[in-house]
Amino acid sequence: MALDLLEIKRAVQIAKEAVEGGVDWIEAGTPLIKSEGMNSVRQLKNAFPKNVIVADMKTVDTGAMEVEMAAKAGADVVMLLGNADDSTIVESIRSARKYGVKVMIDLISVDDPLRRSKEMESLGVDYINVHTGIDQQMMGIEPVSILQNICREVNVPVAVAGGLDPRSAARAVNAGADIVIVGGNIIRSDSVTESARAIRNSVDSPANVTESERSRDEEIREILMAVSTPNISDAMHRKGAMNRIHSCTEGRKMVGTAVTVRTMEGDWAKTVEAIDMAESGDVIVIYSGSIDTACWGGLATMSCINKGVAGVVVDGAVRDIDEIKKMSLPVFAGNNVPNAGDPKGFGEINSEIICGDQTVCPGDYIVGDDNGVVVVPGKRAYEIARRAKEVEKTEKRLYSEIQKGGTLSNILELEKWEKHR
Ligand SMILES: O=C([C@H](O)CO)[C@H](O)[C@H](O)COP(=O)(O)O
Repeated sequence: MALDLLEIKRAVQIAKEAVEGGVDWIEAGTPLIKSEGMNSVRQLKNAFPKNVIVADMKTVDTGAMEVEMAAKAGADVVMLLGNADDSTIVESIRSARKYGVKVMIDLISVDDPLRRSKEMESLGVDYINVHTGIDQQMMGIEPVSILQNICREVNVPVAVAGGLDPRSAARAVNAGADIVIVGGNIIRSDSVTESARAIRNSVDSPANVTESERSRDEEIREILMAVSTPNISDAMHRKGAMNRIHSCTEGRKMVGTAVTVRTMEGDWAKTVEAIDMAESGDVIVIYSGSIDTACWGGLATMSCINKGVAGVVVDGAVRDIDEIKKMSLPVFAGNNVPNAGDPKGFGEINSEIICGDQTVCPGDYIVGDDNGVVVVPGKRAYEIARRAKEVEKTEKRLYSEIQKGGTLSNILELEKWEKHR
């Protein structure tokens, strides 16, 4: 298990819970080492003398010195980058032999992982790690597809890392992995022990794990449905949230792809015509130009339900809110009023619009909940969904630590990390 955290106290606690779930190797992740230095390795070895401690140094130069540092702090395995020069690898191995530790090579961002694996084997490394980094994972890159060839062609034990969950861990074992390294899906879980156990079971009995095929769109929708709009906004570096728009149908979550409408002053022709153009799973996003005259109401809402539309967002006013609340469609708007405009036919359907001060293009993913509405650009939807999931995992873990009696600032050692002190 990889401890990609910033605080050593939390890392030790999480490692304890993970070991209870069946984890046997414990990795001081690179962020932890950068934050706490070799002290993180030292404290992990003190707390877990019988477990293998991996120091994920991601060393790229001065290998002998970094291996010595990690070994003296208590590491059993030291991770170097495969992109390091051969001279660094060779010196690291010499140092590792001297201090009685093993060298693992991380193939993250290596151009030709198979060729480099063979080169590493011939230089005498102890382990190879087929790894896609956290940022790469968010772009849909995963490590298991390149694993099989490497496992076939080299004789040193092969580890695998990169966003593994119980399903992909089983796939990795089936592809020949000897060591499975898991970070986020254990350490950011609200129940570390159970998550570790689920991975352990998959690794021990990979044949019992079933696979299900999903399209990218289905995967995006499933993730966006599971996370909150604050998670998504955090994942977008606090961007994407619509201003002024709130839920008119509290408790209803909405995820769908945008069909956009620009109309004027309560003119409801285009807004209603858009319902016929929309497909199941779309969200109709309307800029109406008036918060005093409704361009949307109960009849339009019911029509949407018949078409399988996922929701409606109106930068403007809606009416019949009492009727709408009785129906199942999530509706978000800037205002509720009794009066509607006329169907004059001004405006456009499916052009780029501004809604709640955010640019919305047809096909963008629109997510709404009781916090408000966020726009996820279609081209980055998978990446943002994956990053939002990571935000959600971190928050769940923090909730569970606060439930045990902590406070947010002491758990995060907030003062230490203030920007201006
Ligand atoms: O090595 C890692 C990453 O580069 C940050 O240091 C992770 O420990 C490794 O990827 C495992 O974590 P997950 O990908 O979250 O499973």
